[in-house]
Amino acid sequence: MKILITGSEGAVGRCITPYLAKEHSVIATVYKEEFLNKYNNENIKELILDVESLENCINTIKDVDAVIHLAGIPYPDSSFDDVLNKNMIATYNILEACHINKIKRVIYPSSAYAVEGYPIDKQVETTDNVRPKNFYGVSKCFGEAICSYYGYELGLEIIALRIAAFNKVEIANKKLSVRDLSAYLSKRDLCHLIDRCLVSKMDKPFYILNAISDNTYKRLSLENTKSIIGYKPVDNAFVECDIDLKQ
Ligand SMILES: NC(=O)c1ccc[n+]([C@@H]2O[C@H](COP(=O)([O-])OP(=O)(O)OC[C@H]3O[C@@H](n4cnc5c(N)ncnc54)[C@H](O)[C@@H]3O)[C@@H](O)[C@H]2O)c1
Ligand SMILES: O=C(O)[C@H]1O[C@@H](O)[C@H](O)[C@@H](O)[C@@H]1O
Repeated sequence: MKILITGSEGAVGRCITPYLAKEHSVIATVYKEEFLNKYNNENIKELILDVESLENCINTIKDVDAVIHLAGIPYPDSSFDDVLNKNMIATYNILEACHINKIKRVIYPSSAYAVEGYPIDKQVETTDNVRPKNFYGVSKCFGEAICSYYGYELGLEIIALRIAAFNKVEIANKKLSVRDLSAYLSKRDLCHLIDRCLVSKMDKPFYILNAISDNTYKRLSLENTKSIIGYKPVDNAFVECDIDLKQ
């Protein structure tokens, strides 16, 4: 497959870009020139793409099978102004470019923050109403809604993954909060999950799926992720595990 990644220089992008390049041809787009030339890999082509420009998105996002849209702001304490351009308008730009250029599938990283307002002792299902706790979470609810629109009404195939505490390094020192332990997602579980999102046949044009490891207590239910796309997580933040946190 040919896959384009936005914000590939970020934490999630640095994990999945080299992984996907083992089997696929990857266009790793970055925000600025200083992030270019990080890979010496014939399966990875590096380009600049500012996702806040619709014109740039339309000109760059073409001739690929799938787009993984990671560019944006991942901070729960962001202001409305922060997320308006970088998360909300940028997500519109990506989906509009994908629609115009007939891209088949999009993977959108939503967040547990779309439902973080629920008490910590509730395990949240993807069928529960959204309940954001901050403007970052609001921007992810917007992202899920606009993905649903482009999926059901405009023909794209889109999976919104509610990623939570991805690869938190504090696990090594046992400093993670109960929330972060129960929402933990390891690198290898993320890579496997992205694989499943790319290859699984979709019987609806839009899914919201939870994205955590097989933690003993799960903040987010994994039933749908397992049954719909065959996700088989192997890590568990509550037990001693062999995750190499320095990678
Ligand atoms: N890391 C997590 O635990 C986590 C959890 C849930 C969801 N997510 C989501 O996954 C995505 C990636 O998260 P991350 O942790 O890799 O974040 P990150 O901040 O490490 O990476 C995001 C990248 O986007 C780039 N960027 C910012 N503005 C841009 C623009 N205008 N054009 C192009 N690129 C731009 C930044 O340079 C940055 O490297 C985000 O949407 C985040 O909300 C992450
Ligand atoms: O989007 C998210 O869920 C995550 O965003 C990251 O930036 C936070 O550090 C992490 O705690 C969140 O779980």
